[in-house]
Amino acid sequence: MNHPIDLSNGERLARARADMRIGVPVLLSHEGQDALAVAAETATARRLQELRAMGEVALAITARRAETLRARVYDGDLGRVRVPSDADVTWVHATADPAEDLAQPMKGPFSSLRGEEGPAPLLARAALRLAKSARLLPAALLVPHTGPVPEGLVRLPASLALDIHPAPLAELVSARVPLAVSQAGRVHVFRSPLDEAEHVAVEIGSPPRDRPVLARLHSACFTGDLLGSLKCDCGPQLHAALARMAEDGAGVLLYLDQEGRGIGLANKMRAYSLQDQGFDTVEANHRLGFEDDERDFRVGAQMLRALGFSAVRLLTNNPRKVARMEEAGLRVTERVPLQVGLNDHNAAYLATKAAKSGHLL
Ligand SMILES: Nc1nc2c(ncn2[C@@H]2O[C@H](COP(=O)(O)OP(=O)(O)OP(=O)(O)O)[C@@H](O)[C@H]2O)c(=O)[nH]1
Ligand SMILES: [Zn+2]
Repeated sequence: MNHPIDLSNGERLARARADMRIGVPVLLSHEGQDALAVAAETATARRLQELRAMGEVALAITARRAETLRARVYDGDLGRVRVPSDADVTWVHATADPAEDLAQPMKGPFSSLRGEEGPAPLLARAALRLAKSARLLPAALLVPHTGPVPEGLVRLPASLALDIHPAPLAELVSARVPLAVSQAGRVHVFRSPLDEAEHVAVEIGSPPRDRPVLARLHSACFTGDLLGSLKCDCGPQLHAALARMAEDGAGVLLYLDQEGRGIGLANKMRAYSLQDQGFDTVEANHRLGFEDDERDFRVGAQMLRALGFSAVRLLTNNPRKVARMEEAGLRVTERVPLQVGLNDHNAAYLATKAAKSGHLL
């Protein structure tokens, strides 16, 4: 007998994200129409050939990317260009990735798909959202699909990809870790079964759970935190926050797996390469097809609550973090400024954050 295993919506979404990441097609569906979607970045020559055998392949990109490429846009924030029959996978990668514009300037002219009736634009938009949530460039190959679900592939309603919530987190393990700033350190690791991210809470001392805790939500910055990069202020902020908690005798620092404001290290480096061409931190994110800030701070609120806290004194210059905590039901009794690490290399970056992202100076 055949006993089917029924995947939940969350499991389907997690599968789809993982498949995108490794270049396996995802079958997206909406109102009876299906399309196979493959992230442009992880597409291979063989995969492109397989898709071509099924029909006309389109490359979905953001309208902003389309504008740079001088390709017509008929679907608002979304551009869909035909993949020419003689284009190889290098064309796909170079069309998707603005960081390669200088190296490969001639890719056009482009022929865009018109804003046809029906679900095609919505399927394309869902594919871009899925690619983003897999921390890939928002660009995807799509080909219409009819008939049964190809063996081994996951079929996902497009609406699920268009409305992604942070997966529920649980504490996995904690252990004592004496730190240079305080011997009373404890590291808690959080994970979700539906996500590859691992978030960490560093607890200093024994903060009482019934009082507002001195807390910091620190988004991972490999370059700043580990390498001492001068392009941002992350490293000095990380160390100053821990020192401040040690001084106060108690606190909790959440080290969130949200590299590059949620776009991942590879995309952050793509943004840096655009910054080397003269774009600021916000413009660079936009040109890649991302919002200025792709982080979901509900992750931090979940962790604080799981640790037993309901009120915080938040170490930050970012008013959005305060607002997001309050929206998530945590009381922010005080915003504690954290201004450290200004240097010649990051002065413009910090000024842009103040001007465009509302950071307080
Ligand atoms: N995409 C992108 N991410 C960056 C850039 N520079 C730093 N980051 C990331 O930004 C995050 C840190 O966020 P910040 O905006 O510096 O500070 P904040 O956390 O919003 O606010 P504070 O609490 O005041 O520090 C980390 O994940 C860094 O990796 C950049 O130029 N582009
Ligand atoms: Zn940084």
